[in-house]
Amino acid sequence: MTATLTPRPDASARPARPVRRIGLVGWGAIGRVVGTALAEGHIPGAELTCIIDNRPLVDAPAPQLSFEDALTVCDLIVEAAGQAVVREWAERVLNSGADLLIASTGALVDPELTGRLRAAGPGRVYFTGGAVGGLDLLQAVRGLGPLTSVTLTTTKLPATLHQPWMDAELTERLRTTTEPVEVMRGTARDVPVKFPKSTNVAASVALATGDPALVQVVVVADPAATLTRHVIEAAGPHGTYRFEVAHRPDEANPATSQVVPHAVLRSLGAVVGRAGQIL
Ligand SMILES: NC(=O)C1=CN([C@@H]2O[C@H](COP(=O)(O)OP(=O)(O)OC[C@H]3O[C@@H](n4cnc5c(N)ncnc54)[C@H](O)[C@@H]3O)[C@@H](O)[C@H]2O)C=CC1
Ligand SMILES: O=C([O-])CC(=O)C(=O)O
Repeated sequence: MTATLTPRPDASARPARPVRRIGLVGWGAIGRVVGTALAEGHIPGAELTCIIDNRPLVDAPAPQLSFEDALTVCDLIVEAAGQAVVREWAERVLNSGADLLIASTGALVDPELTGRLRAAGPGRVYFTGGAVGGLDLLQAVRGLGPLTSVTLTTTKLPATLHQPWMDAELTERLRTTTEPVEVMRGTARDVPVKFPKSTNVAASVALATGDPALVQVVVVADPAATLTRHVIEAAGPHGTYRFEVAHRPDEANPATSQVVPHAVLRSLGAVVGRAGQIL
C-alpha cells in the first residue's frame, strides 16, 4: 500500500518558537536561584518578566507585580511560594491561558482541587520533580499497570519539621532529641498537609505513581541529618524500584534542599522546549 502523506513543511517556513514570558511567584530559597538564572539568560526561550511575592522586594532583577497584573503579561507562571498559592491561584492562572509550573505539589493531594485543575484551561499545568529523582521512570511504569506498593522515607533536621499543630511534648522532643525520631507515618494524602513546606515530595511521588492513598510516607527527624534524605521504594508485577537521594539543605531555608531550584530550572527548560533534555 502506498501512503499519501503531506511532506513536512520546510524548517525555514515553520514559525520560530516564541520566547516564553515568565512570572515567578516566590522570591525565597528557590525563587532567588531560579529568577537569577532566568535573568542571566541561562534558559534560552524563557525570559523573566516579573516577580510576585507578598513581601516588598529590593534589588530583584525584574519588576514586582501583583498576581492579577502578572496574568495580563505572562504566559508561564512558575510557583515557588507555597501550597496556599497553588490553592488560591492555580485555577485562575490556567483559566487566564497561562501555563503553570508547580513546585508546591503538596496542594495537589486535595482531590477537589486536582479535579478543578484538570478541568481548567486553556493553560497547561506541570509539576517539577523537585528534590527527588526517578519520578519519570515511576510514571513510565504506570504504562505497564498499577504498582502494588510505594514507600517514601524522608529524613530531615528536626527544626525543619517542627509544625504549629505539634503538642508540647513532641515539640520538646524535636528540640532535644539526640536520636532519629519518627514524627509521622501516613499516606501521601495526609502527610503533605501536615508538613506543607517540607514534604511536597510525597505528593510528587503520588502524582507520578497515580494514587496518593497507595504511597506510604514516613517522616523522620534526625539531628545528625546534615543531608536531607529521601528514599523511594516501589514494587509492582513488572519490577522493583529504589531511588535514594541525600541533599545539602539550603543555608537560609534548610527545609528546602539546595538542588530544588535547579530541578525547577530543568523542568522549565523542558516546558519551553529546550533541546538536549532528558524527558
Ligand atoms: N517539590 C519539591 O521538591 C519542593 C517544593 N517546595 C515548595 O516550594 C515552596 C517554596 O520553597 P522556598 O523557596 O524554599 O521557600 P521560602 O520560604 O524560602 O520562599 C517562599 C517565598 O514565597 C513568598 N510567598 C509566600 N506566600 C506567598 C503568597 N501567598 N504570595 C506571594 N508570595 C508568597 C515568601 O514571601 C517567600 O519570598 C515551599 O513552601 C514548598 O511548598 C520546597 C522544597 C522542595
Ligand atoms: O527540599 C526537599 O528536600 C523537600 C522538601 O522540602 C519538600 O518536599 O517540600
